[in-house]
Amino acid sequence: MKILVAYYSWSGTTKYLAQKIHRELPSSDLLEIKVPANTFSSDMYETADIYEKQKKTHHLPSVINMPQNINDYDLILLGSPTWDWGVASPVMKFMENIQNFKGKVAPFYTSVGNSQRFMELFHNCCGQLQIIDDFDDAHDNFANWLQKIKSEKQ
Ligand SMILES: Cc1cc2nc3c(=O)[nH]c(=O)nc-3n(C[C@H](O)[C@H](O)[C@H](O)COP(=O)(O)O)c2cc1C
Repeated sequence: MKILVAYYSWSGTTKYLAQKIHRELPSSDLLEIKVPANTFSSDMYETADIYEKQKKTHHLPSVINMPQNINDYDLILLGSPTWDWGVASPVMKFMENIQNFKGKVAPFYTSVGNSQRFMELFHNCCGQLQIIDDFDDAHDNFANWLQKIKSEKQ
């Protein structure tokens, strides 16, 4: 089973978690989802405004480093910070770009604690993707989730 750990991180927390997951699954590939420079601000409130505008106008930022052959993977562990209760727009775009993906997607997400609506909003933007066990960094047990992911591998 080939696993991709793909994540977007604005300020490093989701990146840290993604690296931790990747260390636990050493044969996985690790991909930081990137958007063009200056898409967001270094200021959190400005970034929140930009994000709201992107959603309202349906202009999600392009992902500049999409994998060539997404169907080389059987499972994608897809990481996002929680933004406005939901999914960061680079991750929304990533999902839009992989609608032909035949494998499974397990979301993981970080927050400052207000993440209870994340999966509801995730399901609103994941299209045809097949979603399995999610991991909420603020509320779930990492070892339990990892065990579930590892059992997917068999
Ligand atoms: C634009 C923006 C919106 C956010 N909205 C939420 C939110 O709705 N709920 C929450 O708990 N945290 C929210 N946060 C905090 C981040 O989810 C949290 O700090 C996350 O761990 C950051 O991950 P990162 O360092 O990988 O970007 C928001 C942060 C930003 C920048």
